[in-house]
Amino acid sequence: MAIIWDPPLTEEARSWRDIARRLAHDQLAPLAAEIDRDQRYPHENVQALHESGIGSMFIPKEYGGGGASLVAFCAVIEELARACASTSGIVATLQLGALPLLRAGTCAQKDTYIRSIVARRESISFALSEREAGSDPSNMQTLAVPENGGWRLRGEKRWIGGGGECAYYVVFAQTEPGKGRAGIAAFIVSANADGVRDDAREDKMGMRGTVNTTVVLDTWVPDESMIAAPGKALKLALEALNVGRVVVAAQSNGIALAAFTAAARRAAVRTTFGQHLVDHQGIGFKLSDVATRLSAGRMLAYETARSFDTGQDVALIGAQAKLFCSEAAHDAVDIGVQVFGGEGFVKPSLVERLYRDQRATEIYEGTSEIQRLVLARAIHAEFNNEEQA
Ligand SMILES: CC(C)(COP(=O)(O)OP(=O)(O)OC[C@H]1O[C@@H](n2cnc3c(N)ncnc32)[C@H](O)[C@@H]1OP(=O)(O)O)[C@@H](O)C(=O)NCCC(=O)NCCSC(=O)CCS(=O)O
Repeated sequence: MAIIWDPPLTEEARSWRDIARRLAHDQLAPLAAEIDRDQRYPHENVQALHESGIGSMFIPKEYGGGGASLVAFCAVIEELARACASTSGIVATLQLGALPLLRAGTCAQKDTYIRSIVARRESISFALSEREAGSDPSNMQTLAVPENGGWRLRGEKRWIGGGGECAYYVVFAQTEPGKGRAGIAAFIVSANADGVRDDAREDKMGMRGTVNTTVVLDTWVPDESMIAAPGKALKLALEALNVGRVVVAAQSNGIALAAFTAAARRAAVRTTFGQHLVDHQGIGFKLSDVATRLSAGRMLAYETARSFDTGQDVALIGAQAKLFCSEAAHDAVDIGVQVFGGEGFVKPSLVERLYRDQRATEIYEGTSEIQRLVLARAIHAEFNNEEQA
């Protein structure tokens, strides 16, 4: 019996996880340190992801994808994150960008864009955040103004995952300044269109194999590019993020598994003061806490994914999964560095990289504070309604 709980997977999820495990071992792990050091987008990994089917596993089979369940997707993300968190982030970005179109696109839009990204191994990036509208997207300043039977999109989107490497953006924009979420619409925009430019790539502390850019827009799109009408798009973005947050929970678990495994291996063989590190209570008890939270986090993430696959709303349980797993991963990487001591503090070191990569999981796709805000509002609504009933 292993110390960390292992999810019982269906045949479908197990076969996807096996593909990811092989890819992680053969391709991702050997390159991970170099990609991080050079802050390089790993095109060879992306190619391997597409060749293995993982690059489009979340796209329904009717559009040429793998038709995978969210459980299978999470199993893959976890496996990839253990070897190279950045590459797991690239796969998560591929999925997040396609979700609004899959959920709300017309048949014609899906036929055009979803089929194209599968056939040409392209991707769509999710362009929601702005400098002053990350946690509070209803405050976005990018405008969509009617022009010549279409829309002129003007503004700047910030920290866009996959920016400069994608074929399309799903751009969320305000059609009526001052109207807040009631005016926000969503459009699909070609990355090569006139007036679409990706600015400087961010220089990041972690997840350095992923790209995040500012996307500068002053471009015209036809009416048929609208994915969600004014008033419908913020909800659509949040629905996509509900799925994204479960994926980040799985990614956090993958990072935590890598840190825990490395630390436990070292603590079980390294001796100080005549004892293995793990037999010193200060270390053994900490590793026990990490193992316990890791088992709990995996149960939470897999059960949330299973709930989604069976058609349940995962807005709240997904927020809990992201919050719990990302913060549990924070502790796991912290203890990982501590167990390795000086060797964990200098480069190149696996735990040093994990320590930096992990931090993003508490920030992107909704910070821990946003998850707590979502949960606090839900507690208020549920128990205030009970009071009034
Ligand atoms: C803070 C928020 C949860 C909510 O903000 P608001 O107070 O502005 O809006 P609400 O009135 O609560 O909700 C508006 C509307 O949406 C519906 N809603 C709310 N939450 C959800 C949900 N989780 N799922 C589905 N629908 C939801 C709500 O019922 C309302 O509907 P009606 O209009 O009444 O019909 C929200 O602003 C929030 O989550 N903020 C965080 C945003 C975020 O995660 N940003 C990260 C950016 S994306 C990213 O990081 C990707 C980077 S990448 O790699 O490219």
